[in-house]
Amino acid sequence: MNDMLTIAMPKGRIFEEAADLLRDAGFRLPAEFDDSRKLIIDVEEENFRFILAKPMDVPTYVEHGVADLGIAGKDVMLEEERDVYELLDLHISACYLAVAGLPNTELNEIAPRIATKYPNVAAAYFREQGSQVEIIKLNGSIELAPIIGLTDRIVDIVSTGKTLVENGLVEYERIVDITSRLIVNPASYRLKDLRIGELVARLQQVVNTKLLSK
Ligand SMILES: Nc1ncnc2c1ncn2[C@@H]1O[C@H](COP(=O)(O)OP(=O)(O)OP(=O)(O)O)[C@@H](O)[C@H]1O
Ligand SMILES: O=P(O)(O)OC[C@H]1O[C@H](OP(=O)(O)OP(=O)(O)O)[C@H](O)[C@@H]1O
Repeated sequence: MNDMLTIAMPKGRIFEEAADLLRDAGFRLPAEFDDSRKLIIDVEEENFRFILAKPMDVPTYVEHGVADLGIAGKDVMLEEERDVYELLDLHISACYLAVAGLPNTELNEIAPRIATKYPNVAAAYFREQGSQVEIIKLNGSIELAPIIGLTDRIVDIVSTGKTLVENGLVEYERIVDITSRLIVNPASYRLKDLRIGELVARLQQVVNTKLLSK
């Protein structure tokens, strides 16, 4: 029952909300957890091993089974399409993916260019729309692309909308709502079902309580 669980945690903005959720579910995480530079943190009291990974890499560790579980944004899940199961919508780090660009510009030229950190999601979206586009992959500061004339549009995360506004861009289409998910390696799910089932039940309860109090 008390098998060790290895959990891939995304460094960056999801981390804090995910750690709070685990603490709210009664798991004792040491203070060192929050500001350590260590990439692997063992929490003996809970028999957890945490791997601190780049958000986009979390499903890779879980697919390969070096992590049993992971926390990843739905954006990352859609982009990476890894062979993992999604167990729970944690309802944290809410945002959405959208098409944005300079105001009052038409997309009527042949193969307009789209900058994004999500080339697979963007390509699938425009394919479904029947539009032929050229995707240019960037790794951050995507909003720069239309301003300096690299692309006609971007596909990027919007949360408050502040980055778009401050850079003089407008949203054209909303593609999909995003929240973070608890994911599991399929073999771990079979082998460690009791322990994982208990963790999911505790997290589900915290998520439900939070949703009800909103
Ligand atoms: N502005 C935002 N507000 C809320 N959630 C966001 C926002 N931007 C991204 N997210 C969510 O948080 C996840 C992690 O975002 P974060 O910015 O920490 O990672 P990243 O951009 O991949 O990091 P890095 O800069 O290290 O490449 C995203 O995959 C998405 O689900
Ligand atoms: O709608 P907002 O609340 O302004 O948030 C959206 C911004 O947040 C993310 O960028 P991030 O801060 O991760 O920086 P990046 O450009 O390095 O991806 C995203 O790529 C947008 O640029």
